[in-house]
Amino acid sequence: MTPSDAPLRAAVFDMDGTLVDNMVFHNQAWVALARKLGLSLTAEDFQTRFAGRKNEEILPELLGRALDPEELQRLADEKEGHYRTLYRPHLKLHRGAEALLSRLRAAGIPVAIATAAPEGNRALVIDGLGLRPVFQRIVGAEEVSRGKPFPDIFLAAARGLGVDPSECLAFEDAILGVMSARDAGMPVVGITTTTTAVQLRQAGALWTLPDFTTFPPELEARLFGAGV
Ligand SMILES: O=P(O)(O)OC[C@H]1O[C@@H](O)[C@H](O)[C@@H](O)[C@@H]1O
Repeated sequence: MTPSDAPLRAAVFDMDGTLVDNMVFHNQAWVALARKLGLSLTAEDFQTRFAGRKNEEILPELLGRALDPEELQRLADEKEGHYRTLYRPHLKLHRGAEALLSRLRAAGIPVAIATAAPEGNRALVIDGLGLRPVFQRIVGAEEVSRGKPFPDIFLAAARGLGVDPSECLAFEDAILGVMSARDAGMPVVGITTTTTAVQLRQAGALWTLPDFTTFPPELEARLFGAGV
């Protein structure tokens, strides 16, 4: 069996922009914070430079200087509070995600989340959608010292599931997130909610899909076996 048709035994999902199509609200909150601080940040700039990274890494780069922990927490809380207010009325799983999660569960395939989101944001999405029991492992920003694009968070998710990373299928929407999963050794599906298929493939995605409603036959076979 060649690596490209080897079975996949687990799935690791990014949260924001992948399980939920919410990056436009993160984007708006970051652009608003930057404006308030007298800095310029375009939505596109945010998407390529910052999306998927930890706030502890985004803020010093945005401000161009080191921040003490108190200032960092205050600015992160301000941005996240604004984001949650913007996104809360729109909370819902991305197209096809509910059916895919059910299929994975029925097939006995363990699933994890690897997200840069702090706990308040995870609670909004994961508890708000009743998903906490669905995932065997949820890895958040605070569990790794190096955020995406480093592979640490996807490696932690694979470890938590007890599955070799090469046997975990990763789903990601952000360029830096795709790089993180790829460098963890996972085959990656790029979800094109926020970034083009071309950019996600350049970052290392093997497949790109707009949502979870359809799968390439190769992925069907590797995840669910022939004839499923
Ligand atoms: O895409 P992920 O890893 O779920 O994380 C998205 C995160 O991206 C960051 O850029 C935001 O500041 C966080 O607030 C957000 O949660």
